[in-house]
Amino acid sequence: MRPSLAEYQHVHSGKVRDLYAVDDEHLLFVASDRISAYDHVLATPIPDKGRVLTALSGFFFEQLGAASHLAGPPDDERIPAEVLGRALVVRKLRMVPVECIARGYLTGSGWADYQAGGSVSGVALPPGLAENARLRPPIFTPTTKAEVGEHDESISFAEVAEKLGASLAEQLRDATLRIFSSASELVAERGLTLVDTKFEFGLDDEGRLVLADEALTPDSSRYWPADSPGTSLDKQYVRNWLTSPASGWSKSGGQEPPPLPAEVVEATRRRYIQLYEQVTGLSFGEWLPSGA
Ligand SMILES: C[C@H](c1ccccc1)n1cc(-c2ncnc(N)c2C#N)cn1
Repeated sequence: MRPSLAEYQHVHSGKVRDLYAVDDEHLLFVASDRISAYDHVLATPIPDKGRVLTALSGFFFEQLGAASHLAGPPDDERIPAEVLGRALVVRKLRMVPVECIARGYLTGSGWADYQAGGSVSGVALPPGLAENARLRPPIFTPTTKAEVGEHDESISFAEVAEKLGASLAEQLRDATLRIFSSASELVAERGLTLVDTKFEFGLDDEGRLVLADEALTPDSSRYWPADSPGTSLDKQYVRNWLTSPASGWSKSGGQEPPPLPAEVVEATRRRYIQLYEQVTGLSFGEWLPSGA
């Protein structure tokens, strides 16, 4: 008999994820169907988004072979029925207070930083690079972990070393770039480009570095179709509608975005499922049913 979610102490809620205490050594990492865009959590959930992102994390935790916080199978008996398929039991770690970002292409905030100063998180880049330019080799561009409502701020490797010590900083950089490169090769074989990703790491009781949080999901990573650089795979429908006259909303208006039309919700749901099936080669229909 599975426990109910109410039996677990709620620990933390992010924009789209929730964390509960299972016992002294384990947490329940729950992915919701909430979606954020333009720094807003939208009023309309995307059915199956939480299940897709959980299935993707589980896939990469298994495929990449890196030490991870995963502490049980997707159908672990400790997972309550109402979140089965969109939750994982994970080991409780001492979380490292740095967002570990790897970039294989110059886009997003990295492009903005480069335009402003010719570097990203203290990594100097050659002049004259265009937006979406490939970065060979990929670069480590860490940020702080901002408080709720704030934005993460770029920090240099030297600042990470000053904050955490040179040894841990080097381990974070090496692990970030190694896992990013492995994942990039894996998805490239499936017609996708892994553009950038954000990893979170923790330390276990023996002081070993362990991959935590979610792994290579579209919430923590950018993916492009290999033949269409710059095309967001998951949120394009949402962003296009929100910035179209049809929504009646303005990014700069200070208003909450309006609810999404059903066709935008369904198209986005299908995009998430398509990404999962393209990355894994598996049918999403085989993934654990939601118990809700
Ligand atoms: C930021 C993130 C978060 C996740 C879900 C919802 C809100 C925030 N978070 C992860 C931990 C964490 N702490 C200890 N051990 C762990 N294995 C993890 C993980 N993952 C604490 N916060």
